[in-house]
Amino acid sequence: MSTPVLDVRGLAYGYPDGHQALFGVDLHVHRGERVALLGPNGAGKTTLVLHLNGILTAGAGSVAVSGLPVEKQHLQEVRRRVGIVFQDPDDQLFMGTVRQDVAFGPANLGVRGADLDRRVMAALEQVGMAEHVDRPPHHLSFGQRRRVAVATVLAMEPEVLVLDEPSSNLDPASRRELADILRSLDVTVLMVTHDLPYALELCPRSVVLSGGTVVADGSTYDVLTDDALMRAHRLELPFGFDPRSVRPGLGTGVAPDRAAPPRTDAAGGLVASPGTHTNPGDLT
Ligand SMILES: Nc1ncnc2c1ncn2[C@@H]1O[C@H](COP(=O)(O)OP(=O)(O)OP(=O)(O)O)[C@@H](O)[C@H]1O
Repeated sequence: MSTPVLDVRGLAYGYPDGHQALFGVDLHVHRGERVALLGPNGAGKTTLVLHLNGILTAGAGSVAVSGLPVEKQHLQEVRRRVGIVFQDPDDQLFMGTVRQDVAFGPANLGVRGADLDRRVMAALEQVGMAEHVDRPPHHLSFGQRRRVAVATVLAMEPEVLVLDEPSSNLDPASRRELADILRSLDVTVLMVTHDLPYALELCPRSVVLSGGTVVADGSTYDVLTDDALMRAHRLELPFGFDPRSVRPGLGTGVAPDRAAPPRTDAAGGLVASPGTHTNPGDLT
């Protein structure tokens, strides 16, 4: 099998105050996958994400991006390969215009002139924000700022796009439009979310982190319909939302009635299931 874009092995991490947040996490994401990272508050999702581009460094275990170890001497290239879109777009937008914000990352990598302009406009077009290129980010709506934050990362031409709660604080139309944008991108996606319908809509595969360990890794449909798993790890679907009533096969890669039963670990959690390395969201 090809080298995973994200290859996390045995990752353990304790914060300086002694709090152990991750206990031997394994996560392998292949090119073109869209994977949701689910789990209750305090599960360790953010801690894991912060290891993917070296903001935190592994206490034990290893993290590699397309074969490149996430280590101090490789951080510039790792950060080009892994683009993180944080939950609050204002953490990523700090320049006078949208153009300057989107150009900031590639310019730091030495991209100049027409190539830089091309990257900026291509990234803004991907998120439907090209017409706002000369506006100050603080004049944009929250949903528009989130799209520009995605563009700042796309302009780096990353191999993997990591999104922290991409649907939070968006109105239903903006939420749907962002889903359409994310689905249209030709990039590997890891999405941290508490929005389980969004995970089902966008990500064929879900990994559940709980108490600093991976407790399930399988098709999103299988995860969300495993009532015992959901209860055990405080995952709740919105009132009235039934994944079984969603278009068959969406988020699974295979129609549910054709899917083999998911594999489970000793504690009964899903560990793998078929159809996890495809993007059946593209079926829509
Ligand atoms: N800077 C820190 N110092 C000490 N402990 C921390 C720090 N940041 C997070 N933690 C602890 O590490 C654990 C994992 O936190 P983390 O933020 O990774 O969880 P999460 O899954 O992202 O949660 P949420 O869904 O609430 O965002 C929690 O118990 C948290 O209290």
